[in-house]
Amino acid sequence: MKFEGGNKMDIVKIKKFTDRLFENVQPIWEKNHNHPFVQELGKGQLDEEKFIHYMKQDYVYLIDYAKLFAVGVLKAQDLHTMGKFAQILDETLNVEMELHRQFAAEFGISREELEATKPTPVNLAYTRYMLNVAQNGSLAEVVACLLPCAWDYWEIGKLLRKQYGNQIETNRYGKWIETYDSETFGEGAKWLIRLMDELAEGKPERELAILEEHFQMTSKYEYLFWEMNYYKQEWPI
Ligand SMILES: Cc1ncc(C[n+]2csc(CCO)c2C)c(N)n1
Repeated sequence: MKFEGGNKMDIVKIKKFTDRLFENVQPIWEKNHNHPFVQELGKGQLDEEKFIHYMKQDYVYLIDYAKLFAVGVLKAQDLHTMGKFAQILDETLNVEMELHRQFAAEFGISREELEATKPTPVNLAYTRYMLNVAQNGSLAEVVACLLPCAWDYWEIGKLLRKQYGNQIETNRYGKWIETYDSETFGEGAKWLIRLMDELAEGKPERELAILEEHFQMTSKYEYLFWEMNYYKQEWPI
């Protein structure tokens, strides 16, 4: 941890590692928050075909992403951390993916069709990047990879609620905002943030820089994911 502030009488403000991550990632997250996919979803104006593309791609993304929490269980050094990872794994499979199954049913897409979705190049690159770190990296590296997904979605949920909360009842994607803005997801994100700070404590700058590289990289993949769905990108061949 780094201490900031001047003389003895000042209240010492402790700068956490995640404060640094948050500050440095702003240019990328701002682009995510202003992405037409996110903004149109917030207003309920997003084209249905684009939303369906997203639901299908995100469903298979989450199958791989959930495995990272299982790797968290594997690499954790204490029972409490194991239990929290197991809880978030359960929430991903049974709360978050249930949202996708419900939306899919509304749009006439079966569970089988959702599961049979072939990941696009961006989707595959994103999940393979994280799964590679899961195989070869430390627990801190795994958390650095999966943190932007949980944290930025929570930021997006809060932002859309603030921007468009007054029209949530009539927004056909309102349930999406409610899910990511919910206590459940907020608590999960906050726990991962605290864990990241604990794991980063006492690490040399050389290792912190690697963690930040993963954090920035998966934040960029988040951007590519919005872009891929907005333009309904598929394999060109
Ligand atoms: C591309 C993509 N990135 C992030 C999320 C959001 N998300 C994934 S797991 C998790 C935490 C617990 O389930 C959250 C919030 C998503 N759905 N799709």
